[in-house]
Amino acid sequence: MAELPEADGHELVIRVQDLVVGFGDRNVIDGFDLDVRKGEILGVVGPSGAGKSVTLRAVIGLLPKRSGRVEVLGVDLDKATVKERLAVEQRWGVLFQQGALFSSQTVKQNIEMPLREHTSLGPKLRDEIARLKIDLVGLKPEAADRYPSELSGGMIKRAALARALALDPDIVFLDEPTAGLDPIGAADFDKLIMTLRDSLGLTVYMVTHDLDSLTTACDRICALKGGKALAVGPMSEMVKNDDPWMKQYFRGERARAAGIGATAA
Ligand SMILES: Nc1ncnc2c1ncn2[C@@H]1O[C@H](COP(=O)(O)OP(=O)(O)OP(=O)(O)O)[C@@H](O)[C@H]1O
Repeated sequence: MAELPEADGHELVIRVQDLVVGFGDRNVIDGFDLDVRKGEILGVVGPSGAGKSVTLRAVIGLLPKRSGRVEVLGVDLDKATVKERLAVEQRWGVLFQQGALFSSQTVKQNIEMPLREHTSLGPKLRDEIARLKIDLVGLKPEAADRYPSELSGGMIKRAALARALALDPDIVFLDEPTAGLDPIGAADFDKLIMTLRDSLGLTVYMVTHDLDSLTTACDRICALKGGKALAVGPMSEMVKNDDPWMKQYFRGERARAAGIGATAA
């Protein structure tokens, strides 16, 4: 695999430069730059409709970009051959909003799907790997044979995470993983993400609105506004930013309730 680029003494697993993504006559993302460091949990935050999901989708190639450069694991995705691109795609896992499990398949079948698609593993090994992933994300063994409709919201997120981890990825992309979970479920999910990062050495790119996740789980935060990365850094820098949205978000009532505003002084 390609050598990782470096910046500020950190290896970079994702490098986005001057990204432009639009629909019709409007560019939603316009000149977005972001470096994601190996092994970090990076939270992407911003006003509703700012383009957080659009950016995530453009980075993983589900949405076409109008211009710019996206490099993942040292590979420029525009210049890569089909084979190189496939190899990189197999090294990331994605958890979409709502989990996006196939409703007609059990949890185990959902987790086995990427293994069926991308490997030549036989049924016995696929079964073993799926059960390992179920355990890894903290689901009980019985969950394997349940259908998504039989799971709670928190279990769906965990099952979807297990599927995202099926191919032992280096990077996971999470789109609002704690949305719809109660605060305890959300805190448990954050802990799970941190544990997985620590034990598996994952790099995590997480779109979130959740101030608790940003505080407890994220090493750095990227605030996306006006189609650009307005600020990228740790929470201690976010709370000092004087952009009106940043002030309201990081120093407002909800931030104070989450114990964040106190660090702004
Ligand atoms: N396929 C599409 N066609 C046209 N417009 C789109 C499409 N997908 C997204 N958009 C528009 O792009 C903008 C950004 O959407 P996006 O879902 O990325 O926002 P977001 O920052 O993730 O918002 P939220 O926090 O509310 O989830 C929105 O105005 C949305 O309507």
